[in-house]
Amino acid sequence: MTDFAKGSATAFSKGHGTGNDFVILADPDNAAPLTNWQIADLCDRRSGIGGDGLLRVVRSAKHPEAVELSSEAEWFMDYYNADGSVAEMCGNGVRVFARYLLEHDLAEPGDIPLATRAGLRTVSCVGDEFRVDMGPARFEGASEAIVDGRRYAGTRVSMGNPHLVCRVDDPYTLDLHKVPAVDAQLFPTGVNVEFITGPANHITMRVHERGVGETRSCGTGAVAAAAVALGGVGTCTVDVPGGTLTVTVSTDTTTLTGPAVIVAEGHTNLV
Ligand SMILES: N[C@@H](CCC[C@H](N)C(=O)O)C(=O)O
Repeated sequence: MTDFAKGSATAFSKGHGTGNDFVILADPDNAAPLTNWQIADLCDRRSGIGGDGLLRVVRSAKHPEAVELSSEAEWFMDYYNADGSVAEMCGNGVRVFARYLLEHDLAEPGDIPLATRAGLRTVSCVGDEFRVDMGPARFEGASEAIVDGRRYAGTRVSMGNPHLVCRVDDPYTLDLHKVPAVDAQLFPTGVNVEFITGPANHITMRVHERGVGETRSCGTGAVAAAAVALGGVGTCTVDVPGGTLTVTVSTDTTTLTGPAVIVAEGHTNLV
């Protein structure tokens, strides 16, 4: 009889924050980096586990992109989009990452400093939710997105990763199956595009994520969108298809608060 060697399979977890979902693989010593193809296979919703992105849990001291932060943060969020491309930061992912660490006894409750490609981010529990200091939202000028031949004026915002926030009458009338057309010279590595409506303190948002497609939520996108809506300091509730996030903009930083859950643990033969 064939011996289906379960012992050789790789342990994974699956988690989400407001419906933005992630495959999580722990590789503390960075012993087995993944190829783009492996990541895309794992994130495939039919033939893989399925996810908008993949979080590798790596010790900062063991990853060349994080070693500089290793005295401040034990863990590095090695984040990839569903198509296998690298991204600098993920606001929903970083909360799910903290939850994973806590559930696996890899971090203590309290402030959890984490290394990301966008720099140090600190996550803490607030009741049932997680709050993360996201750093400042940097406004980078105007641009536009074209959806179905219609032009939407937008504001470019960097949250460590690139965003274009466009105000529209009703985000739910847009067809986001296709990638919104943008100025490729301004966004040489692509962009996450947010479509928002509503007053400054309470907006509705849909998002087309770089390297993924439309997702139910985007944490960095919610902060970029709230910063545009507020136009200064304040607090903004952001309703996304997958739930609700809260963003606070202060003079020197922003915070993002929202849920983060682990929904499954298992083994995969895809790596
Ligand atoms: N879903 C994320 C953002 C993930 C990265 C993004 N697709 C990019 O390529 O920049 C979030 O919650 O922030």
